Amino acid sequence: MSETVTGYIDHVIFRNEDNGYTVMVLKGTKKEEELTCVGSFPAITQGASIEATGVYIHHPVYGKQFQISSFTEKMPEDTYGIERYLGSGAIRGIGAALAARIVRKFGDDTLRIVEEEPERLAEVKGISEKKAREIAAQVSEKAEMRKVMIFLQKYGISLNLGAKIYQKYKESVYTILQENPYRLAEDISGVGFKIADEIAARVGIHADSDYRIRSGMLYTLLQASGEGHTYLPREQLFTRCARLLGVDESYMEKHLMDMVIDRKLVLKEKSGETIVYPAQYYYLELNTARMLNELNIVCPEDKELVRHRIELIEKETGTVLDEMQKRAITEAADRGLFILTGGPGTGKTTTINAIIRFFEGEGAEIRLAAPTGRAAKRMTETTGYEAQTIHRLLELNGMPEEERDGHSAKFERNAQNPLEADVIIIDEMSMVDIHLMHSLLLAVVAGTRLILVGDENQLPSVGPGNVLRDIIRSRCFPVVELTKIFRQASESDIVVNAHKINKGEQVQINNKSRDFFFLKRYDADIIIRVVIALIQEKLPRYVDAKPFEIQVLTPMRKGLLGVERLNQILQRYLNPPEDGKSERAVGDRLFRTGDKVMQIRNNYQMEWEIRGRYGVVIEKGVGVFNGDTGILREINEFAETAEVEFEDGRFAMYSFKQLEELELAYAITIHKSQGSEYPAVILPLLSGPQMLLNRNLLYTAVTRARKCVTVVGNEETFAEMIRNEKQQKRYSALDERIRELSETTGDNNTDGEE
Ligand SMILES: Nc1ncnc2c1ncn2[C@@H]1O[C@H](COP(=O)(O)OP(=O)(O)OP(=O)(O)O)[C@@H](O)[C@H]1O
Repeated sequence: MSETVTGYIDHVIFRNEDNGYTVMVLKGTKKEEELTCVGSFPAITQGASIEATGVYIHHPVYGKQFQISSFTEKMPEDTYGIERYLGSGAIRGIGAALAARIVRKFGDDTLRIVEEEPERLAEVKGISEKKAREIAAQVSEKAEMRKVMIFLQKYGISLNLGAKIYQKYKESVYTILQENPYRLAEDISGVGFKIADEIAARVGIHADSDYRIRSGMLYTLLQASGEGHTYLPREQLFTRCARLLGVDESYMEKHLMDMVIDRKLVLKEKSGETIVYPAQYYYLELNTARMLNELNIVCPEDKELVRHRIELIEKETGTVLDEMQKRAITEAADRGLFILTGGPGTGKTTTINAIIRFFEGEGAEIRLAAPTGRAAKRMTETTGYEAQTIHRLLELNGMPEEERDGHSAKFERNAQNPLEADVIIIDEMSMVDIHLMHSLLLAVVAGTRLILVGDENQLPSVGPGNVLRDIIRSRCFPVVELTKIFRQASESDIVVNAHKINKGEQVQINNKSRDFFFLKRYDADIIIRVVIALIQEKLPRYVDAKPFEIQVLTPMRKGLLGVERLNQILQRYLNPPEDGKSERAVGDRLFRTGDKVMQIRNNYQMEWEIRGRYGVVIEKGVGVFNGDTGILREINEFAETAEVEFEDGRFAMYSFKQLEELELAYAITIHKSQGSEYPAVILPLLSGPQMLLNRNLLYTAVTRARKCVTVVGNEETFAEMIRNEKQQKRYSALDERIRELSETTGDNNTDGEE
């Protein structure tokens, strides 16, 4: 049963600044001398009087405690309270002694004096007039803030958010909330259209108000960017926005033009239809196009010399390079910007290695990078050359979100401080979204060669844009596409079948293969049983890997064979409860020590460290990214933290609140598997929404496996996926922006077809 207690905060025993989790001692409550309280609070002031609601709980070690669910701060009512409040350290320049002197002088009248006649504080010894004014200003700001918070609480705004809102607007918060609460959605991270709209409804703003429609349009576009689009066709924007707001589409047109004039939106034509960009994405695409154009210079090398050097490389490596591979090296040598593409087993890695050798021979400084930790690790292994994530290449700093403009992370490497390298090679380009591409290009100056490598048939990036495909489709830059499957690769059914799938050809299922198996099963629970047996018994031996290295991939999140259910069941079998393993529930998920987990959003501030022997920290940094996987090593109930060791050896500490950013990873969606490779992949396939059972997804899933693919399920579903060419349309127009610019600059670089 929930109870209310009042008292003042005597002292804080423990506080985690990340999540606000606090253990503190409350005094002056009616029933108790001292009451230990726990809970998560955005801000607390030692000495403050509070009225708290919560429940009494019994902690096995610490005994009786009061678990606070909410509290309000109250102005102190008696002289003790006032003295404690002033002397708590909450007001700069006043310590306990000075507080006592003030209260001795003014008694019960102290707070009134501070508020109404602050100059009189100077009557107290040790307070100058200036200091008196400062004290008054601080006290009144705190009182004002309290008033605002109480006001905001009426609209269901949490203390945490309330504090942010107050910091931003101060007293003008009342006017803003009453006139245009949608400003909050633009100005304050953590407030989205939905919250603003709720406030607006409570304040009584009309459904067809100008602000609401404009904010709704921006929100619709923002949501679209969450789905990967950089723009929406006008009609679609109107339909979606009308649905969101519950108003007629006819309201939109006028606002559209106003917002174009206000530079919030940009209109362009594409294939005869009007498309609408949020301004930010238009400029991201435009600037990306411009910077790509700037890099696209010709720096011809002596043809004979290049030919000679390629021969040398062939001799040294004992490989006879194919014509297209040689052409790739020549183009890479001759051009400031070069793109290499091709499916699995077509010799991309072999070509990258030859390109590296070529430039090494010139004494060039070469940097390699890929969009994810896993991809970078693989690049390091296949090239024997240190590769890093693009984020690390660009030297990500941990600047908090609020201080960053838009979505892009802040990097130490940028236009003012570009990368000092002669050649930069980026692998797995299909995963690079428009934000990251833009940041990368900012840090590359003309004269540095940029080589982009990837398979355009992979799923596009999780983030907005379709960068690699658009760059290739613009036909403005030199591209070499490798299509031949080499002998060794052609012995692998994974490679051969992947190419078949990509072309829409059916794959023979006869289990004569050594690396591509199909187990026909037609019941979800039987399929799961087979999957578990494969992970626990068969596959680890077959591919020489640990059970955790074997990855289950599925197209969907929901359903009998969706990620969520699979994870619950796989966790039970692969990491069952045991003495000594702690657990923590987060929403409807349960984490247990030893679980395989994955980070599901980019967190640019999350700190990590790499430890050497005896746990000595040898490297520190920030940033944990969508798709990073690891093992949950420890759950600390008292500190409310959980430690994860990522695959590349980084350790990161999550507060319990941040556990929302983690998911179990025994099974993951195919989308999340992009750019990763696993020794063995298991694909349970039974049925699901058409949209998710398509060729593109199957292709990505199959190409994730290094040694073995096992499909468990219905062969008809598998065949249907190969037939289903319909993939979700992605609205991006970087190709148009590139073409537009190269036309205006009269740059007639073609796509390398000489
Ligand atoms: N010119 C060549 N002559 C003979 N074999 C080659 C040649 N180029 C590549 N190969 C072989 O073909 C196989 C696939 O090549 P590579 O690993 O470079 O392709 P890839 O496109 O990077 O493949 P994936 O994307 O699957 O990693 C390798 O076994 C490689 O040794």
